[in-house]
Amino acid sequence: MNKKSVKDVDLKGKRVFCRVDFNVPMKDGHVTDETRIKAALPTINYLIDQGAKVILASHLGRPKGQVVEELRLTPVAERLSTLLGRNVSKAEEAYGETVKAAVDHMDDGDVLLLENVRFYAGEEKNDPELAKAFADLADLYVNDAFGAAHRAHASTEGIAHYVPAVSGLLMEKELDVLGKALSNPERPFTAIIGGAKVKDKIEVIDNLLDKVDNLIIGGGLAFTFVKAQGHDIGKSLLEEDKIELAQSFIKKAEEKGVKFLMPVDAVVADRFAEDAEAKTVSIEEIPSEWMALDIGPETANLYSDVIQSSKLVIWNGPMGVFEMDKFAGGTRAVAEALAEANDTYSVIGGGDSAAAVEKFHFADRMSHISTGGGASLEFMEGKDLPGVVALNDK
Ligand SMILES: Nc1ncnc2c1ncn2[C@@H]1O[C@H](COP(=O)(O)OP(=O)(O)O)[C@@H](O)[C@H]1O
Ligand SMILES: O=C(OP(=O)(O)O)[C@H](O)COP(=O)(O)O
Repeated sequence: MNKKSVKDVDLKGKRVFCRVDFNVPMKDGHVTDETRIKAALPTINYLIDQGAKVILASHLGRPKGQVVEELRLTPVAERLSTLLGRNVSKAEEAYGETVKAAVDHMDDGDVLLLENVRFYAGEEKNDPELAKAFADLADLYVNDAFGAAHRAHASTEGIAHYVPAVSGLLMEKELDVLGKALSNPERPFTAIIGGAKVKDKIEVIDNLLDKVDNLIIGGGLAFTFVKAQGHDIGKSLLEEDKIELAQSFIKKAEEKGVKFLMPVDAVVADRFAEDAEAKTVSIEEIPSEWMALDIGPETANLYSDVIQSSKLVIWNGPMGVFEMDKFAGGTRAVAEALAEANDTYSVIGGGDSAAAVEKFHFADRMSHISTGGGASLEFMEGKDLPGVVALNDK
C-alpha cells in the first residue's frame, strides 16, 4: 500500500485520534458479536505499547444525527476494557471542551472512547467544522475503520485534511488480503450477496457482473429481484424503485454469460417474529399476507453446489434473518458449504455475515473474514475508498 501506516510514524506521547469500526451487533444493551472489537485490538495495543494517548472514535448504528440512548458506545467500552485488560474511559460526547479536558488528563498509554460520532449531523455530511473539532483533539489521525472506509464522513475522511493521517494495522491487512485475492481472481469466481441494505448493495451488483462467473442473491435483497421477475412477494422486503434496475441486472447477467442465481423457494412467516408461524413455499407461491425471511432448502442446496465448485467466493450479507432460529437455515447452509469447500478461497464481508459465521462456529474454516461489508464490496468493485484516499502517501 502506498499510504503511511502507524508503523511509519513516531507515536510516543502523541494524542492519536483513532477511528475504529465498533458498529457491532447489540441486543438489550449487550454486544452480541465482538469480531470488530477484536479486529481493532492489534492497532490499539500497538498504540498503547508505543506510548500514545489513544482516543478512539466510532459510529454505532444509524442514529441520523441525534442522540439515541440505545446507540451509546458505553457497552462497547466495557467489552473493550475486558478484551484489553485495562481501563477504557468513556466520554459522553465526541468533541468539545469536556472531551478536550479529558484528553488533557490522559497519560501515555491511556485509552478513551468517544461517544457515537453519528449523534452529530455533521458526521455523515462530512462537515469541515466537525472534522476540525475532531482534529483539534489530536496530533495524529489513524484510520483503522476498514468497515466504514467507503464512507466520506467527518471522522473517516474529513479529519484527515486537518492533521497528519495514517492507516491502522487492520486497515492495512484488509486492503492487502482483499487486493491479493482480487488482483488475479481464481475461477470460477462467485459472489453471494444478501442482507437487508438493499439500496447500498444493489448498485454493487452492476459492477460485480463484470467480474464474476456466478452471482448468488439471497437475504432481504433477493425479493426485489423475485418481484422483478413478476412474482408476488407478499410483505417481503422490497425496494420498489429498484425493480427496473434489478430487471436490467438479470438481463446483463444473461448477456455476459454470468450465472445469476435467485431463490427457488423461501421460508415465509406470518409476521416478523421468532414465534411467527412459518412454512416453506416455492418462490411463485409466497402468500400475499406473508413475508419471506429465509431462502428455502432447495435454494440452499443449489447455492451450496455452486459454492463447492468455485475457487473464489466472496460472501456479503446473510441469506435470511439468521438471528431467529426459524430463519437461520439458509445462512447456516451457505456457511457450511463454504467451510467444507477446501479448495475454495472464501472471503466473508460485513458485520452481520461475520457474526453469522461466528454464531455457527465456522469462522476458523473461512479463508478471510473481512470486517467490512459495503467497504469490501466497493473495494472489490474497484472503487476508491474515501477513508483510504484521504490518508498521507508514503
Ligand atoms: N429476508 C429478509 N428479510 C428481512 N431482513 C433480512 C432478510 N434476510 C436477511 N435479513 C437481515 O439482514 C441483516 C443483515 O443485513 P446487512 O447489514 O445488509 O448485512 P451485512 O452486515 O452482513 O453487510 C440481518 O440482520 C438479517 O436479519
Ligand atoms: O456495518 C457496516 O457496514 P456493513 O454492514 O456493510 O459491514 C459499517 O460499520 C458501515 O456502516 P453503515 O453502512 O451504517 O455506514
